[in-house]
Order: sequence, then structure tokens, then C-alpha cells
Amino acid sequence: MTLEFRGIAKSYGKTKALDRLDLTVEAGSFTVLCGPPKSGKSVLFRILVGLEAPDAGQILLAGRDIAKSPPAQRPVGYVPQNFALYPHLTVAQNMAYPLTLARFPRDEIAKRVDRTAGILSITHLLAKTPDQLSGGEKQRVAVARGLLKDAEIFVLDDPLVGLDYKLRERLMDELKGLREELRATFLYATSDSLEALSMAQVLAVIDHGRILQCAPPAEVYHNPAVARALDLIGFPHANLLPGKLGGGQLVAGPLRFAAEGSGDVVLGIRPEHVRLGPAGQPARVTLVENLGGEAVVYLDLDGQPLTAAMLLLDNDPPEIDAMVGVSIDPASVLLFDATTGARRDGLQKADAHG
Ligand SMILES: Nc1ncnc2c1ncn2[C@@H]1O[C@H](COP(=O)(O)OP(=O)(O)OP(=O)(O)O)[C@@H](O)[C@H]1O
Repeated sequence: MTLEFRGIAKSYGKTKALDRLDLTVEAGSFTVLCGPPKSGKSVLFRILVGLEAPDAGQILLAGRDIAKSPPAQRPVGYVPQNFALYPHLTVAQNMAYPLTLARFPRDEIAKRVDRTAGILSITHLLAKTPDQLSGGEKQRVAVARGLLKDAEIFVLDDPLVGLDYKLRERLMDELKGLREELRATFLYATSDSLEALSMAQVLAVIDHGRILQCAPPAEVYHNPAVARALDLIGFPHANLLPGKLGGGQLVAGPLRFAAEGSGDVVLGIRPEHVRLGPAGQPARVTLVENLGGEAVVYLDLDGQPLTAAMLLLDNDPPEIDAMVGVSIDPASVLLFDATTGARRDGLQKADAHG
């Protein structure tokens, strides 16, 4: 069932949490909603689940508006951001709790608990109480509880936050497998753009209660629709520089490219497109983060800060304060309107002469 949010608005006093948000979630997709803290992810989810009512807008499920349906009648399973397990109940009882409340038959509950526990590899924990579990195990139980419902759509609000790297990787894999097994739509929120890029089939970028772009992750990464989407997705963060088009040139601080057009623009340059070598414009290295296989190199190019990412195949990263040559392929420069942030034509046909 396709899920469509249309014009969803929600304010708390003067805070606009959702600003006439539109989003279409394809049936059976793993859609990741990625945006900074306070961008409206949790509020959107609470509205979908029915814990809160929108001020305006529709939630269409297969074309039918469910915005006013009682929560229990919505085919939506929910893993909230701040889960709490009941300390006096066992894992099995914790998982079963929402179904017990909804007066499901006992044998049906037992069947579902066993099945979901099996999928999430927590069968051995079912008789334990929360105080006997590690942080990661508790999180897994909370996820399992949200997935127990017979639902078309499962909503997971930042379920891996706070877990260590290895556990996150494992749970990420399991969640992907789970979606295939349940044949349901997964809508997953995170503020970690690397997590979003690695998990999403479809990536919806949210900021200030609006969707900036909704597309496959590679499309968002390589073809951001607006400057803010480039800024939010990817790490290390993209370089965003103010520039001016005119007289056959694009000038951005010390950078110059041949270019058509006129007006104020913002240049977006991914760190991996800032090439370092003996040739090019001289820049001073201000900081180096050595990540093992690659390094993030922070530069000062004639007063313009610039971030470069370099693979460390056979070479060592440069030393702090060393002078390096910087070159940027004009075809990799993304251009945005300085006022609206909207994408403009790039420099594909131009030559750099920096
Ligand atoms: N019950 C509430 N009362 C008042 N303001 C609220 C309430 N719930 C959310 N907000 C505000 O709405 C905005 C969106 O919040 P929301 O929790 O959806 O952000 P989020 O994207 O989920 O952030 P995070 O990644 O930190 O969870 C924020 O400014 C938040 O302070």
C-alpha cells in the first residue's frame, strides 16, 4: 500500500514542527527519513501512528485518509525513539504487552513472539528480565516489540541510536533482512547520514519540517536537489562556498572556473573531489584526521577553508602546516542559486583555470 503524506502541518506554539510536508512512501520500500535533530522526524511518525493529530493535511494509505482513524485501526507498527521496557516483566511479556492490551488471543500472541524473537535472534532472552540484558539486547527487544503487530508499515524512530558501531552494523543487516521477510514497508528515521546512505532504498531528506528531496540514496548524494541536501547528506561534510557568475567566469574566493551565466551562486564540492598533489593551487594543511584507509584533510586555500578526503593507498597523509597543491575538476562542482538554494546547471563544459 502506498503511503502519502499530503500537506501535513503541525505546530507547537510558535514552533513549526511540520511545515505542510509532502512525502510519498512506496509500498514495500525501505525508506529512510534523514534530517538533523528537531527537523520533525519523530513528530511525523507520531502523527502517522496516531499518537498526535496534525493541524492540517492528509495521510493516505492506498488512497484512503487515515489521519482521523484511531491508532489501533491503523496498520502501522511502531518502534519509538525512547523505548522503555517494563522492569518487572520478562522479555516475552514485554514484547507481548501491546498485543495483550489489544486483547489478542494468547496462542496468537505466543506464536508471534516466537516468530519475531527467532528473526531477531533473541529467543534465548525470552525468559529474562530487562535488568539481565545488555544495552544492545534491550534495544533489540524494543525493536521486536514494535514489529510484533500485523502491519503494512513499520515505523522505526532512530532505533540504533547509542549502540556501538559493531552492534549497529549487525542490527542494520538484520533489519534489512527483516523487511524482506515481513514484506512490509519500513519507514526509518535517523539523523546519521552515513547510516541513512547505507540502509536506504529511498532516502527522504527532511529539514525544518519539510522534505527537501526524496530519491534513491546515490541520487541524493550525487545529484542533490538543493544546497541544504548536499550539506546534510555525506561525511565529511561537503564544501559550500559563495560564488559569483559573470563575464564568462565563476569566482569563489581564490577559485576560478570558466563558466556561462550570471548571478550569485553557492558552489558545492564533495571532499573527495578536492584533489591533492604536487600540481594545482597551493594550500596549507591545517588539520588531518587519519581514518586508516583514508584521511580527511582540512586546508586553507588563500584564506578559504576547504575539506579534502583522500584515499591512503600507498601514500601517507600530508603533515599539518605542509603546503599541498589543490585541483578541482569543474565537472564535479555543483551549483546552487544563492537565494533559493535550488540546483542550477553545472560547469560540465567549462575548463578550470584556477
Ligand atoms: N510535544 C511537543 N511539545 C512542544 N514541542 C515539540 C513537541 N514535540 C516536538 N516538538 C518540537 O517539534 C520540533 C520537531 O521535533 P522532532 O522530535 O520531530 O524532531 P526530530 O527530527 O525527531 O529530532 P531528533 O533527531 O532529535 O529526535 C522540535 O523543534 C521539537 O522541539
